[in-house]
Amino acid sequence: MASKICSSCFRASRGWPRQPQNLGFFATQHVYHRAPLQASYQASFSTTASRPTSTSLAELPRPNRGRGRKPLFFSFAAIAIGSASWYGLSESEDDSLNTTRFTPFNIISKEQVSPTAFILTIRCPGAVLPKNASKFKAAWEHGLWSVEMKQPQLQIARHYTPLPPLNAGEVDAGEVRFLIRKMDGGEMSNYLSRLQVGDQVWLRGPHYGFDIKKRLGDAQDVVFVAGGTGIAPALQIAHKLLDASSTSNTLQSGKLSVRILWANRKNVDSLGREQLTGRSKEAKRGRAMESSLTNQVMELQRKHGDSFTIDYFVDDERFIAQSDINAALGLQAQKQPVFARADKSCRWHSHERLASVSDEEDRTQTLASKCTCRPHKMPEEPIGRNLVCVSGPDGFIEAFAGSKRWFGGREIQGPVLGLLGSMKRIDPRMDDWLVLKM
Ligand SMILES: Cc1cc2nc3c(=O)[nH]c(=O)nc-3n(C[C@H](O)[C@H](O)[C@H](O)COP(=O)(O)OP(=O)(O)OC[C@H]3O[C@@H](n4cnc5c(N)ncnc54)[C@H](O)[C@@H]3O)c2cc1C
Repeated sequence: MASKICSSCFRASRGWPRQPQNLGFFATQHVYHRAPLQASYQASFSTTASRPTSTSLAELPRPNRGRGRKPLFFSFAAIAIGSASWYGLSESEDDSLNTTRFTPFNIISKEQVSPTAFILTIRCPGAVLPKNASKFKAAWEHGLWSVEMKQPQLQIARHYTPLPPLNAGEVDAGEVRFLIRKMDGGEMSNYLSRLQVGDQVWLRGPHYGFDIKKRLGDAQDVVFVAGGTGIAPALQIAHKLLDASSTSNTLQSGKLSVRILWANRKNVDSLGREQLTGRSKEAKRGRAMESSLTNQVMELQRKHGDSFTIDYFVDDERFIAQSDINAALGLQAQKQPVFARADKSCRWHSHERLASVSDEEDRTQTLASKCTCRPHKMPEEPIGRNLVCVSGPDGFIEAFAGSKRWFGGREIQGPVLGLLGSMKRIDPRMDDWLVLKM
């Protein structure tokens, strides 16, 4: 197993069996291809079958028009209403952000942060502001979340991950920011890149990700291995654990820490690098612009000091190596596993159970399922797991943690393979770390 993997890690991974039609392209580009996990429009895929590269609106459930004979008027009405909601264009009862239909938001700012990446800030129309603001608050309270955006002409949709708010006022104003990379030939990202301030985007969601606090339990450390725009979920977690923990009680008695290893193909995409680490000789070759994301990263570090760190990696200089991950996990220093052995059936802390869950399930299971790691007579050992999260394009995730799988119509985590998998096989201290693929 190669111990170094670049952010274009497809070169180091074992190819793209799930996307055979894209093989040539994927040798050089990053792209995520995770379809959302909504049973209503999900086909059933085996673990080896290729999966859809996008959410096609054509796959969405059609209104049931019935099979019996109906008066002409009702048929027309049904078709009109059905078509309108099909395209997500109808005046719905609830026009705020929701998981079943797309609702319009206005673009209020567009910030180009590198030659290929930009930050879109969108705001909901005034009439539905209070409802949207409360939905955004709930999503930020959960921590990890994304929304789908649609391309109305092609009727396709893709997931995008909101960047944490810069201040509380942003959430109250119904605003959300997204870091988006324009992919060569990418349908959705090119469409978004052409939109301007004043245009509308159509959103559906929120789609919740893992419940990070539940999975941490008594543990305190989160390490993110992030590729490209995979920085967004890493910042969401930093926001949830560090910003929120200063205002509310946390499960953790000690100090929470979020450490990010951020890989980019080019230095111009390494936002905040120069400001945080000083200008390196290499960095002079393509300096990243100052941006709201740069300021956000600097602010996190200013506020949280050692609890928040980012290490930058640029393909031209060097790739993330096993030694970098060892250092981030503190494996050199730590002698023994510190956490109680997880009960194999515990849905929050068992490595075995994690392989078969989807990230969206955590939301529905939060109340239903309790941690089962502590048998009655066990001494008071800490219970939980530190987290290694791998976020970014499919090939990036595959190289570090193995690919996700499709099973029974759901995208599940699948076994931990890749670089982290090989580390797990040889080092028992890795038992303290749950690997989450995002
Ligand atoms: C949970 C989640 C969160 C995400 N968050 C973000 C985010 O915050 N920011 C962000 O930028 N992205 C994010 N993504 C990725 C995003 O959803 C899209 O995958 C990405 O924007 C590319 O979509 P696209 O429609 O532009 O590209 P696509 O049209 O899907 O194409 C992708 C690439 O593949 C190439 N391609 C397509 N078909 C073929 C073919 N047949 N042969 C060869 N090449 C082909 C295209 O040229 C293109 O470059 C996220 C993904 C997920 C799953």
